[in-house]
Amino acid sequence: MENKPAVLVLEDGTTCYGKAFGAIGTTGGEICFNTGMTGYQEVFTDPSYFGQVLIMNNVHIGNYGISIEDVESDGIKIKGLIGRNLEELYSRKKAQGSLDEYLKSQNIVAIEGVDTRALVTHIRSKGAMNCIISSEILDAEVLKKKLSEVPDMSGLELASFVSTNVPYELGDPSSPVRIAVMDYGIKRNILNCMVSRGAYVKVFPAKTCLEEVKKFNPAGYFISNGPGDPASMDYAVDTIKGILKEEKPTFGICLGHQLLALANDIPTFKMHHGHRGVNHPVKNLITGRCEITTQNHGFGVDPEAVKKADHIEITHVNLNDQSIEGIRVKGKPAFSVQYHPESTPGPNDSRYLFDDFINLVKNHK
Ligand SMILES: NC(=O)CC[C@H](N)C(=O)O
Repeated sequence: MENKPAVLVLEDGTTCYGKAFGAIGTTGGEICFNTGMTGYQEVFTDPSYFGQVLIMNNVHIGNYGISIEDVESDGIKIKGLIGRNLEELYSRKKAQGSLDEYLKSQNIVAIEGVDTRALVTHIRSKGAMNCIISSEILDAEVLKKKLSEVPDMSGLELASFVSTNVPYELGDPSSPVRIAVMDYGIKRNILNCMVSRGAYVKVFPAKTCLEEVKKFNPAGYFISNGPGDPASMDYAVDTIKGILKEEKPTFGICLGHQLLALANDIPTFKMHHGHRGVNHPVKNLITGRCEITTQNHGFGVDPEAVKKADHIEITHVNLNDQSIEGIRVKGKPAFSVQYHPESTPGPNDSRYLFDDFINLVKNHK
């Protein structure tokens, strides 16, 4: 069956024509790209991508189908998908369906047959911008008008849209390693990484007040990853300032890292085009070892402000661009990383951070 035509229009007017894939419709968001060769389902269901239209750099996407085990949340979180060859045919024993059916069932619009190498090169030189995809409106001029209604990622609060509505608990209730998780869009494997190390976790909606969280009697706090601009999340920064006063082990990942920085008066900034992939080299400055990491972020922690801050120690740096990848708050048991040690998808080099966190909670007096 020949797919219907589809159009992609970027904020700077760049227009690409391709074929419709997934749901028929129109969708817009910030365009970004992921360089990972595998793990597309984990990426599509990562709540940190909420509000973004994703280009998968790898040419073949969909070729191993979809499995219910490979999700990082309750469904697809990307706003739209752009690919070179999005495959309807798949082969993998445990697959339950095709990428096309999966996107259709969740009403996600995609376009394929696009020259993704040219598009990624364009974004790498021009920087992050919004885009719109449509398989129902093929007039680029009409789409340009609709594109102006897509909100700018800078200043956008999105975490409360993907956070849990009700608290829930996981793990063994008799465990003394009680972790309160602030859910700003958490990936499931982060929770698995804590529970499989013996933690009992309680996951709280993003806007839960600290007094409520403290009723759980946590031995440690976790600040999750999530979508949007961290600088728009005053409510979370206030909560984290309160958490830091508790002097209990605290660990933040990605958005959680940015929020920990903000709670320590270190500003964040919008990056030129972000880091998204599974092969970013990071140096651990404490051990001197290099880790190959999974990344997904479009904002970062201001390197100059961190370097000047007497109360913050830099623990990890990115070996590609020297950006700040990890910090520790001096005199407090609080640390965070910009990358994703739960690594779904990705290499497992950084899982030791969960061991460090759980040990910190166990040994904290
Ligand atoms: N993975 C994340 O937590 C992303 C954090 C933030 N939304 C960013 O894009 O930088």
